[in-house]
Amino acid sequence: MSVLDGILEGVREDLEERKRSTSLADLQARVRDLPPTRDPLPAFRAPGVSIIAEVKRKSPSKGALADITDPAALAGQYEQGGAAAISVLTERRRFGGSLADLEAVRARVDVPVLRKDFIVEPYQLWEARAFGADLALLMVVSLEGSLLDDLYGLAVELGLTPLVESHTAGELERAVASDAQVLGINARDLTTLEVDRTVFKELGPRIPADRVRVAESGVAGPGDVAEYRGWGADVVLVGEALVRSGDPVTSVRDFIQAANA
Ligand SMILES: O=C(O)c1ccccc1NCC(=O)[C@H](O)[C@H](O)COP(=O)(O)O
Repeated sequence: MSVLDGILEGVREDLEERKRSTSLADLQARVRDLPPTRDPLPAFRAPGVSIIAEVKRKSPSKGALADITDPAALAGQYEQGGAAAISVLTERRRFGGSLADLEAVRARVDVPVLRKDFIVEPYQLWEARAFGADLALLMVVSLEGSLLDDLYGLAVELGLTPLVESHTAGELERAVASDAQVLGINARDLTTLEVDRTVFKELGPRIPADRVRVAESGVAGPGDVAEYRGWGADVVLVGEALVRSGDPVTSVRDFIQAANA
């Protein structure tokens, strides 16, 4: 079983449990009372590089990363540093996240918020919207057949901006065909956890120029953000380097400045 298969197994078990405690109708009622979502595209399409800064407590590749007791406070610091959006890992078992984190972050910041999770069912998109997400991650590797298009369609219907993520040329072909405006290339192979940033160098240019190109994973410092920018990234998503930095405001600022110098 690959790392990703193991994660998905746990995700599906947790999902069944949440479905037992909160019905789809409950989520839908909650969504009806919400204000519209925030549109990330103007910031993502602005000149220079944008940063999506991630709230990430732990990961399958690195174990414990940071003891984040107040995810909203961290997100506020990211925003202060100039992040264009905040990514919140909501998966519980391997990443230590939750929908409560998502809700708390959304209430604290004014920038759009991404639900970063392993979304495989419509119910999770309703959850994303109900708990405040403006964007939702759709990973091509785990969405076979028409599921990618079905979930993409529902996300758009709910006002969410899908971030459609690929790691291989074949996945990217499907992602581009989905009409998604925001396309991510993850440098991390989720089946082996190996990170190779040059995957973006190779695949990034295959993303049509009118779409937003997001480089994900593997940033250790400002130089890596600058390199992604040089390879054509409009947006860079950073997790570990920010949660470990000790000074998130300055780190986000440095990342933006280095890439836009
Ligand atoms: O981070 C992991 O180890 C991981 C393992 C398996 C599936 C997903 C994983 N991470 C999710 C992400 O894509 C990253 O959190 C995100 O791109 C930021 O990466 P980084 O800056 O390298 O922390």
